[in-house]
Formats: sequence, structure tokens, C-alpha cells
Amino acid sequence: MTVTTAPTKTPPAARVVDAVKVYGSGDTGVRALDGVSVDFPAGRFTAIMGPSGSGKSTLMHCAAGLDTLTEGASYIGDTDLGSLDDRRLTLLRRDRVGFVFQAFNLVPTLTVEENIRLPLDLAGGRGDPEWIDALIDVVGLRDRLRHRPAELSGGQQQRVAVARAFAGRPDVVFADEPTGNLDSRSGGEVLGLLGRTVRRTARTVVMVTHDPVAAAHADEVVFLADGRLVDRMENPTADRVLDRMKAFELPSQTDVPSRAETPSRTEVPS
Ligand SMILES: Nc1ncnc2c1ncn2[C@@H]1O[C@H](COP(=O)(O)OP(=O)(O)OP(=O)(O)O)[C@@H](O)[C@H]1O
Repeated sequence: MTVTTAPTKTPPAARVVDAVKVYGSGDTGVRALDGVSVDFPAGRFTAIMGPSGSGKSTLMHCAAGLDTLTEGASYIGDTDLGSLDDRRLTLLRRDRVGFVFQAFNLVPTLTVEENIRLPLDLAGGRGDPEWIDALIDVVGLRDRLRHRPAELSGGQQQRVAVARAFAGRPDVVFADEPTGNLDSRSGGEVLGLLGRTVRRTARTVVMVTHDPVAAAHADEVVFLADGRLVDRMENPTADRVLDRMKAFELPSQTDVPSRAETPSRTEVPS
């Protein structure tokens, strides 16, 4: 099954074209991406789903310029990442891309406000004070600005990380399992926050997740299997996403069940 560009008029904030990623070489080489073409439309929240080992993180890392493709091309806006030397790539990641990781990655010695402003400070600018001010309200941390990360709950820390990711008004924010370290309530808050930020500020989020409940917060889900893009789903619900994931498992019942099956099993009608 070939699935390519989404039927949307919105120009992509990021995209990969005929992306191939091979780790290693020869008999031991792993083809983690096997000819993936996918757009991540601007102003939308897209989730990348698929069984364990299907290439989700590899796709995100190559789309974000954290790793390089073996063949094909990845773009942020109109910029071909393959055309950039290391220095320009570093600048692009700093100025045009935001990241949210599972492990929060806040600087423990800095306050909440300093953590949020860190990308701007590193870039040597003050950013847009009104934008930062609005962000602080969107993430609901105004009364915590002078606290340090250790004084916050996990969910609050991830909200700081979300604000930091958006601080420089990046073209696209990539989130890698952003709720992996959170309980379901805090995780739900962070996902709601990502969705609200996209809708209120017309920003773009691309999120890797193995959790159908998390994916249901996105506007659209793209599905990977064995390094290929196999489906896309608009306006997902957790049940529809889980059903789609189960379909991946059917041809190979003898396989070890993927992590994607486990988290929300109880939430799905039998
Ligand atoms: N640095 C690496 N060296 C060798 N093989 C790798 C490397 N990174 C990933 N792979 C392999 O590439 C394939 C895709 O991995 P990837 O981490 O992108 O999948 P994933 O869908 O994100 O998996 P998970 O849900 O388990 O995190 C897997 O077979 C994996 O073992």
C-alpha cells in the first residue's frame, strides 16, 4: 500500500521525500526507513504511530535534522536539510525547530522562567516578550516562574518543556513520547496543552507515540510499519487508532506483541 501526501492545501512545515535510513551495512544492516514520503502540514498536530521498531523515532530524528538520511530528502519549510553543513544545521535546529523529549531535559539550576527563555538566550536574543507572556499563560505556569524544576511535578516540568519548545516561535515542534514519564492525568494535560498551543497559535507539532490515547489528541495520525508509511487517519479517536494498530498485528500473530498494544487495552471495548 502506498500512502503519500495528505489531501490538504496547507503547506508542509516539515516533510520527508523517499526517505531511506539504513543503520549499519551488509548482512547486519537494518533498513529502518524504507522509502517514506510524508508531509507534516503547518498549523496541525500530527502523531506518528506504529509497532515497536517500525521506524517512528528514526523518522522523527531525520525529519528534525537530528540524524541524516541514507537516501531521500528531508525539509523544514523549503530548506533541504541535506544541503546544510553541520553549523547551519545546528542553527536551523536552534532557530526553527523545537523539541520535547520524554525526559523533560530541563536545566535543574535554572528557574522555570529561565528554562523557558533558554533557547532565546542561547540565540542571543530576547524573543517576542508578548509571545512568551502568552505562552506562560497557555501552559499555566505563571505562579511557578521562580521555582526550579525539582520543585515541580512531572506534569508541570513537561509543561515547562513545552513552553520552552515553543519559545522561539519555531516552524515545527517535534515531541518524542512526551507523556512517557507521566501518569495518565498529567499526560492528558500535556497532550491537551500541545493541542491547544497548535490551535491557538497556529504552530505545528509532530509527535511520536505508541499510545492510541495520546495519538487521539492529534489532528491526524500517520502509521508506520516496517519502515514504511502505511496509513493516515484524520480526526482520530483512541479506539479507531487501536483498531488500526491491531490490524498490523493480524498477519503475524506469532510476533511478540508490540508496546503499542499494551497501554490502552483496558479502554477498548471488547
Ligand atoms: N542507532 C541504531 N543502530 C542500529 N539500528 C537501529 C538504530 N536505531 C534504530 N535502529 C533500528 O531501526 C529500526 C527502527 O527503530 P526506531 O527506533 O526508529 O523504531 P520505533 O518505531 O521508534 O520503535 P520503538 O517504538 O520501540 O521506540 C529498529 O529495527 C531498530 O532496532
